[in-house]
Amino acid sequence: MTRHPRFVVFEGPEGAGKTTQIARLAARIAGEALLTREPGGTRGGEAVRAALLNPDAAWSPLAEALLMNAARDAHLREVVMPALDAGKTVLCDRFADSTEAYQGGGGGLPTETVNALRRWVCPVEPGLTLIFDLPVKEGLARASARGAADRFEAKGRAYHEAVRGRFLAIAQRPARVLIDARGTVEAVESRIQEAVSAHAPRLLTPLP
Ligand SMILES: Nc1ncnc2c1ncn2[C@@H]1O[C@H](COP(=O)(O)OP(=O)(O)O)[C@@H](O)[C@H]1O
Ligand SMILES: Cc1cn([C@H]2C[C@H](O)[C@@H](COP(=O)(O)OP(=O)(O)O)O2)c(=O)[nH]c1=O
Repeated sequence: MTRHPRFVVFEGPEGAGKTTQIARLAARIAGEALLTREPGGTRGGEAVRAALLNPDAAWSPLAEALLMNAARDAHLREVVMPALDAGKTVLCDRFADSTEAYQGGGGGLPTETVNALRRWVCPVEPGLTLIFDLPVKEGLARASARGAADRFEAKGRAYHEAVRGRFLAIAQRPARVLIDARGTVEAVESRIQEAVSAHAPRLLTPLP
């Protein structure tokens, strides 16, 4: 397993502010930054994303993990690895920790299955993963203010508590930093800048 120092991932539950904050961090990155997301980031991956989020579909946790990883394989080969090879910093909204938290923690898929898929699909791992945390109720309220619930947002409170619990456990591992996602956009932004300055200072444009 190889961690790439210019591969930075934002993780955490729905409505935590990942999409808002990834754009703000991009403005502080030295050199060229590529913003991308999972599931998605390629034509095929976006088609898989639409199938996965469709509230009328009934995918099992195993089928979800297979589809997430099919999209991830395309994303890594078509987008992430070429960008890293070209010297860019890649900022990715969700990655393989989401599969462990949702399909493993929320869906009950065995950890061996989640890990085996990860090993098969990911030749590169993020150098830094920022894991956002906030109470489930707050995250779902923020997400629902955005519009109609997708298939994951519509899952029950217990599912989302299990997802949060698994993210908190993952945040203890190497190359992860837990970010308190409560408070204003500016407060969360300054926590992220602190974390990136501490763990990956070379990615940032020096302050004047
Ligand atoms: N710190 C914050 N406080 C309140 N609302 C926020 C905050 N950050 C983001 N939001 C809002 O909450 C919603 C979800 O944010 P978003 O960045 O899309 O989260 P995510 O990508 O984690 O689902 C959006 O409507 C966004 O404007
Ligand atoms: C990448 C990934 C996402 N997901 C789920 C989490 C989200 O509910 C959904 C789509 O992600 P996204 O739209 O990024 O979520 P958010 O509401 O936080 O902006 O896909 C998984 O279940 N497993 C995975 O491996």
